[in-house]
Amino acid sequence: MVPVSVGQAGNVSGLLLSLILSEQVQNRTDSVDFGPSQLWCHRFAGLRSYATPHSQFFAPSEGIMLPAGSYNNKVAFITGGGTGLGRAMTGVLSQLGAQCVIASRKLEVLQQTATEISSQTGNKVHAVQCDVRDPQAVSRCVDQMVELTGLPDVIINNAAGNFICPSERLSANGWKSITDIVLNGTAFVTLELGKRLIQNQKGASFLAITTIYAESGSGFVVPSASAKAGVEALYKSLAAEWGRYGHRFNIIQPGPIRTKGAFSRLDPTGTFEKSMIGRIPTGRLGKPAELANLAAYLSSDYASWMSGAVIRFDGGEYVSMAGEFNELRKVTDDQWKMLETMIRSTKGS
Ligand SMILES: CCCCCCCCC/C=C/C=C/C(=O)SCCNC(=O)CCNC(=O)[C@H](O)C(C)(C)COP(=O)(O)OP(=O)(O)OC[C@H]1O[C@@H](n2cnc3c(N)ncnc32)[C@H](O)[C@@H]1OP(=O)(O)O
Ligand SMILES: NC(=O)C1=CN([C@@H]2O[C@H](COP(=O)(O)OP(=O)(O)OC[C@H]3O[C@@H](n4cnc5c(N)ncnc54)[C@H](OP(=O)(O)O)[C@@H]3O)[C@@H](O)[C@H]2O)C=CC1
Repeated sequence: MVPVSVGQAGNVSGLLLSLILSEQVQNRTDSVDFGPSQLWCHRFAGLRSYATPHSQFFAPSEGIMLPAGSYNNKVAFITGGGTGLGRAMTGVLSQLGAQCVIASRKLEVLQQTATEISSQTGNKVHAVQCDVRDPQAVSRCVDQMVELTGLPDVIINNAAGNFICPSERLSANGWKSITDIVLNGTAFVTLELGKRLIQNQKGASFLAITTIYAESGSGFVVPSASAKAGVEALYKSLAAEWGRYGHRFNIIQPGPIRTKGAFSRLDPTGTFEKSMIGRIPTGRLGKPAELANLAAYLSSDYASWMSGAVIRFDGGEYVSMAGEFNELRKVTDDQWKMLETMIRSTKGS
C-alpha cells in the first residue's frame, strides 16, 4: 500500500474532466480532513483501488463462510453469472456443492467462466445463452435448464445494464434498454420459473441484486434507479403472495464493489472513486467475495425464515450520505474547540 497524492488526472483528456477533478481536489484540501496523506491507493492487476487508513479496521474476510456441502444436491440459476458479482456468487455456490446454471447474452464469456469455476470446484457449471429482455428466450433457457439439471432450488436475478447519463441526453431506447434488462428481465425470469416451480410443487429461494439508490433514487442513473425500485416492489410483493408455494424472496442492495461492468459505465475515468471512498464509513469498497457470502447465506436453508428482506450492503455509505450533519466528521479538534466556544457563548435566541 502506498500513499498517493490526490488530483492526478492521469492521461484523461478534456477540460471538463480536469475542472471536475481540480474542484474535487480543492474541496478536499479545503475540507481539512481526508487530505493526500490520508488517502491510500492499492495497485493491483493494473487497477487502482483507494481506501482510507481506518479501512484497516474493516479488513474483508474473503473465505467461504458457510460449511462445506451446504449446497450439495442443490441447483442454482444465476443470471449474469459469467462476470463480476454474478461470477463471484456462482463460484461460492459451486464451491459449496451446488450445480450451477449461468445465463446471459454472451455465450463465450459464460462458457469460459463455467469451465474455470467447475475445474476449481469439481462441480458442474452449465452455460446457457439467454437475453432476459426476451420472454421467449427466457422460456427456452428454462427448458434447457430443466433438461440439464431440473428446476432450480435457488434463483439469483443479478443481470443488469446501466450507464451514467444526464436524463436530458437519454433517448427512449436508452431508457428501454436499461429498464428492459433490469425490471422486465427480472420479472420474466421470476414469472417463468415461479410458474413452473408452482406447477411442480417445488419450493425455491429467489434473490434479487438491486442497489442502494433503489430506495433513494439517483440522478444520472434514472432508468436504473427506476427499474431497481420496481424490482424491489416485485420481490416484496411476491414474498407476500408466493410464500404459500414454498418460495422466499429477498433483496441485496450493494454499494460500490469494483467490477469492470459497473465501474466502466459508472466511473469511466476513475475520477469519482476517490471522493466516493471518503463518504464510506468503513473506508473502502466492498469485495465480490463478501457479497457472494451474503448471497449464499440468504439463498441457503440457514435462511429459511428470511423472506421479504431488503439487506443494504454498502459499508455504511447510504446512511453516511443521508445524515444532514455527517460532513462534520471533517471538522478537526481545534475547529471543534472554536465551534463549541461560539455555541456556548451564545445567550438567548
Ligand atoms: C461515483 C463512482 C461510481 C462507481 C460505482 C459505484 C457503484 C454504486 C452503485 C452501483 C450500481 C450499479 C448498478 C449496475 O447495474 S452496474 C451493471 C453494469 N453492467 C452493465 O451495464 C452490463 C451490460 N450493459 C450493456 O450491455 C450496455 O451497457 C447497455 C447499453 C446497457 C445495453 O447494451 P445494448 O443492448 O447493446 O444497447 P445499445 O444498443 O448499445 O444501446 C441502447 C440505447 O442506449 C443508448 N446508450 C448506450 N450507452 C449510452 C450512454 N453511455 N449514454 C447515453 N445513451 C446510451 C444507445 O445510444 C441506445 O439508444 P439509441 O441510440 O436511442 O438507439
Ligand atoms: N458492482 C457494483 O458496484 C454494484 C453492482 N450492482 C448490481 O450487481 C449486479 C451485477 O453487476 P456487476 O457484476 O457489477 O456488473 P456486470 O456488468 O459484470 O454484470 C452484469 C451482467 O448482466 C448480464 N446481462 C446484461 N444484459 C443482459 C441481458 N439482456 N440478458 C442477460 N444477461 C444480461 C451481463 O452479461 P452479458 O453481457 O453476457 O449479457 C453481465 O454478466 C447488477 O445487478 C448490478 O446492478 C449493484 C450495486 C453496486
